[in-house]
Amino acid sequence: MISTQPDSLIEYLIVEYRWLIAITILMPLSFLWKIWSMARNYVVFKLNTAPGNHEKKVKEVQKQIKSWLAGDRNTRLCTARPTWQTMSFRQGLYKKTFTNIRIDMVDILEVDTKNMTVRCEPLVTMGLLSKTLEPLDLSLPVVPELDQLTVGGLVMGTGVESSSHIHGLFQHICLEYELVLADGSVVTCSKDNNADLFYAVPWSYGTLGFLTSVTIKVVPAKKYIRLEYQPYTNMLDLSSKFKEEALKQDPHRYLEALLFDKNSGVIMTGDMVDEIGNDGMFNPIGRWYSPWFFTQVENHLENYKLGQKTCVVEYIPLRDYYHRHTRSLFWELQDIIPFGNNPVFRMLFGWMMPPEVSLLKLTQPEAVTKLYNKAHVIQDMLVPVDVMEEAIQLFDKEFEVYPIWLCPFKLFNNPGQLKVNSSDWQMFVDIGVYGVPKAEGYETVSSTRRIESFVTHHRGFQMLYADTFTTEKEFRNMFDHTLYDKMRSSLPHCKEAFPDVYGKVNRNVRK
Ligand SMILES: NC(=O)C1=CN([C@@H]2O[C@H](COP(=O)(O)OP(=O)(O)OC[C@H]3O[C@@H](n4cnc5c(N)ncnc54)[C@H](OP(=O)(O)O)[C@@H]3O)[C@@H](O)[C@H]2O)C=CC1
Ligand SMILES: CC(C)=CCC[C@@H](C)[C@H]1CC[C@H]2C3=C(CC[C@]12C)[C@@]1(C)CC[C@H](O)C[C@@H]1CC3
Repeated sequence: MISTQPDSLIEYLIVEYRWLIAITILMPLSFLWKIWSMARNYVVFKLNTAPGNHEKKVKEVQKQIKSWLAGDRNTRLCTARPTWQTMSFRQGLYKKTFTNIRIDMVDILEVDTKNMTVRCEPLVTMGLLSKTLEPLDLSLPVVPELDQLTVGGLVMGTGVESSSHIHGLFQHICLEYELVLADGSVVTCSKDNNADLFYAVPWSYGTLGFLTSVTIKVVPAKKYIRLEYQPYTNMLDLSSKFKEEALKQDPHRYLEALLFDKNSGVIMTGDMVDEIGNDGMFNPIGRWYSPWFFTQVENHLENYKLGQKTCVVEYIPLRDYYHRHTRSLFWELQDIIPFGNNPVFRMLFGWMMPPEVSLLKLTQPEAVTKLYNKAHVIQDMLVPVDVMEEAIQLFDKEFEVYPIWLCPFKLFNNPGQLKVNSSDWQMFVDIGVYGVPKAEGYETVSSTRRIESFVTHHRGFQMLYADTFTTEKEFRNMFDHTLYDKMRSSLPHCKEAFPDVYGKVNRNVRK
């Protein structure tokens, strides 16, 4: 096993007692931040000033770009959102040297119940959207779980969730983008208008232009999710059931699995319902006193191992389900606040949980960064579902981190950076690994590089909010750059204004 021991007593204290800062400072601050943003949104909402202000805000973005155009242009451009505020794991060093373009656009502009769309500015979060759409009995078809994820980040990066085996990635539910390009012009694009740009924007990480609004599909929603937990203690059975559920003609609306070791895990299938049936219990998993979701899932597995019921049904309020991994940041919070799931702690302080990711990033001590570099994995690898078992075995050998998140998704054969082996769509699975590796011989760079090479070999992809250790050549091999390069060459001033994606996501430009 690798050594996770800090190098000095000070480092040891900083790492071991990070929870002290987290509960005395970060949690109260996070709570105040939530209150402030709720109040701010409420006022904007009641005054309904947002749609009227949008054009003014777009003009403000254009003005900043035009002033860069008029200058000596010896710096490139990126958004001014401070890196500590983002959900991307690392801090982008380029923010310090590039010209920062302020895009203070946090509003939902329009909910169009006739055309079933919502138009949003890029800083609208998943938490705000699910909350705004709920009273209208609407929802996004794909709601990436962490409620601080933004529309802009999910479009320019990517988003995946347990309904993605039906609807695809976040980009697949987007109908139109409005962008300000490097020449200061405003364009809109959709599959029928500026289609090349429309398909090149996802995964472009802000290197084609600045996003100022997005029109997204909405679907009817019901009050609860009826969730079935099906535990397995044999990987072959689990993976064949998982594939069967993902690929069947009329699948459950939600599907994900958590693995707790290389042989066992729980498959969860869900559907929307309006009423609580009598085949299961009501479980409001989002309440402050409720145990962390992944621990509840693990309990179902433990009970199964003890010979209890094979399949358990629960009824979960819609938003509690959507944001089920938020309160524990998947399972990352257990490393920061080890007693965070203790019933007494939950009862007394659970309402302040979780501390904001942004504040955790802002206050992350150097000793913690060192430890994360040496002995922590945060990776999502997207591979065709047929190689899922093989991938899990390799992840176990290289990382041995559990739980593992399995989330299937349909990858449509659209133009762009992601290519599939089929004329229509191909089923993929996101294998999410977050935690401390226990594998013999783990070494961050070489172990991750072996996984990256497996992923590329099987024509899969790596999510880029985390670390990539690929070389530029390997990166260009993983992602098809044909359309993207064509767009960068044809859009005026684009290459001058923005680096290419690799220039923004490689390890050397991120700390
Ligand atoms: N379930 C899921 O799918 C999850 C997804 N994620 C990942 O987290 C990231 C999203 O985090 P979030 O904090 O929302 O986004 P970030 O602020 O991290 O932005 C991600 C990228 O998008 C670019 N970007 C964001 N807004 C704009 C805009 N208006 N115009 C141009 N470029 C823009 C940023 O450019 P710049 O560098 O110039 O600021 C950056 O390169 C994504 O990469 C996503 O894949 C993370 C957890 C879960
Ligand atoms: C479901 C998908 C596709 C991804 C989930 C990713 C999350 C587990 C990570 C996204 C941002 C990450 C950060 C941390 C933990 C893992 C994530 C939540 C930290 C809180 C870990 C502790 C550090 O000090 C700060 C990190 C900020 C980002």
